[in-house]
Amino acid sequence: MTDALEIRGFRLYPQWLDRSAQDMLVATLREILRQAPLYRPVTPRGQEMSVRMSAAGRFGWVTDRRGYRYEPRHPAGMDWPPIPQQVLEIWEAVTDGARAPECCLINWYGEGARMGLHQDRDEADFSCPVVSVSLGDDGLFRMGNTERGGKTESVWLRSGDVVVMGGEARLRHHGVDRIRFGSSTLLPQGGRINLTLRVVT
Ligand SMILES: O=C(O)CCC(=O)C(=O)O
Ligand SMILES: [Fe+2]
Repeated sequence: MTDALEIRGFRLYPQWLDRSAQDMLVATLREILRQAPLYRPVTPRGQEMSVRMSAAGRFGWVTDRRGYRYEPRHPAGMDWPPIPQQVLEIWEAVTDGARAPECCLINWYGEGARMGLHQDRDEADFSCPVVSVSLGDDGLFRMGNTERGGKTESVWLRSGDVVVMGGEARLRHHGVDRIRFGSSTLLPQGGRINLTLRVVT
């Protein structure tokens, strides 16, 4: 692990996970996704998202025609699997004394997938940070402002990087403009996985 970098209040820990820790986490995620498969969410306006999603924990974030919300079950009806211990340990190391996360959202970006600028604001307590873990291909992460519009800054997130969105960054807009498909050897078929840990209630 190298030193943390701070950009607009977003705290970036490059290479928090070494390759063997990344491999271990991918194996755990494969097991989770066998129990709670990736699905393609639809926005309230009826647009299919390019990212595929699943989750672990007491709640998963979902979107469909009825809106954005947290649900205790996968859209197909099963419980979300528990959040892996390895991920809880990251949370504990980078947040000080925050409540335990209740959701580990799993985003899977295939070739061409992106995520538009947005705020994470479906949680009840904004004093708790959101922690993001990147695996696989590089993703161009854009960081903006709490209000819409204005200047933004971007950084390439690489496999093993951890970002803490807390304090002044907690409600800042952010998104992923594109991934460099095939840039990492972690996932044999290519693609990027991003985990976000959230306190929901
Ligand atoms: O993929 C990322 O790095 C960010 C994901 C994100 O912002 C979200 O799931 O809300
Ligand atoms: Fe987000």
